[in-house]
Amino acid sequence: MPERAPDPAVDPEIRSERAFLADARAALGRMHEDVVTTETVQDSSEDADYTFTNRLLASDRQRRAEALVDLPDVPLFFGRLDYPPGAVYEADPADPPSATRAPEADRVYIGRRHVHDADATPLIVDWRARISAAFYRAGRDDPQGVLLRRRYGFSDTAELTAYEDEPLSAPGGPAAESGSADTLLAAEIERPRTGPMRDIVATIQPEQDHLVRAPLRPTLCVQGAPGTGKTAVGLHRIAYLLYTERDRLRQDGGVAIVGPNRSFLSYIRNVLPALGEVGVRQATVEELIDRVPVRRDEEPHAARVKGDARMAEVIRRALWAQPRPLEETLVVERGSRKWRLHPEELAEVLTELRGRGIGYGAGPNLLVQRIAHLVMRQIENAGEPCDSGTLTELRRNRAISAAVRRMWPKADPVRLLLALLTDRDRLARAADGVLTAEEQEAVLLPGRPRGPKSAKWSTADLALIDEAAALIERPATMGHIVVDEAQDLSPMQCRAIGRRCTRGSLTVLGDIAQGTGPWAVGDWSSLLEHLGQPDAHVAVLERGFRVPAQIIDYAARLLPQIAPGLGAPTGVRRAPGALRVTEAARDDRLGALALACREALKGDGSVGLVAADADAAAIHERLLAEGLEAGLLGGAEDALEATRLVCVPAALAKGLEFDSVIVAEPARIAAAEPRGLHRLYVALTRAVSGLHIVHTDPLPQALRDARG
Ligand SMILES: Nc1ncnc2c1ncn2[C@@H]1O[C@H](COP(=O)(O)OP(=O)(O)OP(=O)(O)O)[C@@H](O)[C@H]1O
Repeated sequence: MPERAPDPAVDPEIRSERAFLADARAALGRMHEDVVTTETVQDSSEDADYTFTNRLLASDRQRRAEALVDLPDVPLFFGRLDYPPGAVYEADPADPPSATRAPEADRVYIGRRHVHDADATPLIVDWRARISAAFYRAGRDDPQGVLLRRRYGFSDTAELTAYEDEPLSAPGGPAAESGSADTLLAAEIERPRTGPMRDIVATIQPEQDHLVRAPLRPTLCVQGAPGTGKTAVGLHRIAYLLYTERDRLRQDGGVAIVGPNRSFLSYIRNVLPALGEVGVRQATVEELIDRVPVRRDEEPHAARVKGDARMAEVIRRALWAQPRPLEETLVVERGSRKWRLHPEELAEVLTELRGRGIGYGAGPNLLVQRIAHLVMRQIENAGEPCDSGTLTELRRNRAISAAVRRMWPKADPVRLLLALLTDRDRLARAADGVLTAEEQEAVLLPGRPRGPKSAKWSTADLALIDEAAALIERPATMGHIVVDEAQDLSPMQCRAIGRRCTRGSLTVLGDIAQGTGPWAVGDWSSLLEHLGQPDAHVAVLERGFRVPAQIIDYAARLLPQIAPGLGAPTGVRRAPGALRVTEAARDDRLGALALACREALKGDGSVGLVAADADAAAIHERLLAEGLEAGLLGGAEDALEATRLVCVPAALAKGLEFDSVIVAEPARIAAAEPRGLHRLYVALTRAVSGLHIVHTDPLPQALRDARG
């Protein structure tokens, strides 16, 4: 295979590529300088338009300047496509051959951002540009006009050290022997992990590229086995969409990625900035909809009911039970005269407004308007002069305002939920025929909170409050939201996310087999309905990049039990000795775990010890007592970076990965919750190089008699 690892100091090809890299770095430096020194529009008149324009220009300039910063440890380009001469650049006899326009081929260098020289001639093309797609998709069966694909190897300090050529078609002759991208891909995947997730821009695979570059609409849902690159696809897709649709997305409210918890968001936080995208909101679903602080874990049965979409109807009824007609006649005094509106007339207005599908919050204004009109008509019918001032005056009339306050009480979402979840009678009225008596009892708030501040709200309550808030006033929407680990969202959370995307679209990422929440589903259709995206395109990723085949095959033994409809995932690589199972003596479980950690630490990269939530803290203590430097996930935000060894409560393992993983006592993880086997499946699929299972209790049936 035409891979080369020559002595970089002497290989002329490497010397010339290094020289080109140096030129490109210098050109990027000039581009950065140009942006930084560009003046914004100046105007001394303090005209608001100018100030606004200036602010916009300044923030745009800052964003562009940030995107053009040359990060010393990030290679400027990672690949090259060679086309026949003249296929890309117009032949110009006056223009001498250059690195990009060599006599034998037009060369397109592909990198994380676009770089051009002083004449605006492109030196490096952004990986998101249309022409770059061939770098990820072209193959010998479909060369897309490409003669040769070159991939580069770099040292940790971004020094170009190697290249690998893959001839796709030979001009005028049979295709040359194909090389393979597998070596660089494997090297990239197996590079020891330290710290947060990295971008995969140099090695995006064809099936991933099709999803990254899928159009903004329709909504895309990616079902993928562990380690197939769903998170990576979602992040690169954001960068791609911002490249192709930046203005539209900005006008529509921007872009966000929603992840399952803070540890996960901390893990992925560097990927988008490394791709030059710094303005993307990264939030948990709770952060997206928080109106009150969460101070309580919900009891599982209550969480189940509160997450159910039926709660939307209960809340709708509770809110819309508030507008009531007056029982007495409304008397409006104007000068010496009195005008009367009878209860039936007022009731009619109320019914008409309720039937119009307006937001609750718009009601009072519209009601004032209607009542003022009715009174004005009476005045006109009595032959008194009226003009536009009359209507304005009536709209401010105290009697009318007081009547409207009683007919259409102001609603506050938090107070509404507090009243609904603390008052059995009120709840019974709103939930009649929707929730059983037992379910109604389950959703009541604990204690006797006196006000919204003293109530102990849970995560599940947040989605209910958000539902009420949205009935009162529609929330601000966003241009695009990427939702990761979506299989765990409750229907009520889905509704909360979906209503923030009514004009935009979503990218929904997840794995049915990793569903651990009480609402986990067997397929994506109902979840997509709750997100308001029933017509989403569902794509499947099956090739696992993270987990060696031995480990994924082992974990997949759980699939017939936990996700019978799903096909078994495949691992793209095997790693000898990747799987170990140790049965420890009952009185030495913690000692055996400490020993497993010491052994794992002899290798490179990160080590994660995943244990049942209830056991993680005690194991962490023991590791510290044994003199091991270990962090505990869930406390400090930088726990994943502070130490090589981290204890991970199983509930926080989702989406993470470590070079070596030790899973403590699988049976306890499985027994800890109703969907414990799904949780165990997550824990078993976090390893890049090695998985060591340490147990004293018998393993779950499907995992018995297995050795790596
Ligand atoms: N094309 C690729 N090139 C290099 N690395 C890749 C590629 N695709 C995925 N990876 C790596 O594989 C690992 C798993 O990717 P990722 O976390 O995106 O998978 P996932 O499908 O979201 O997994 P999970 O379901 O377990 O959360 C990451 O380290 C990622 O960088």
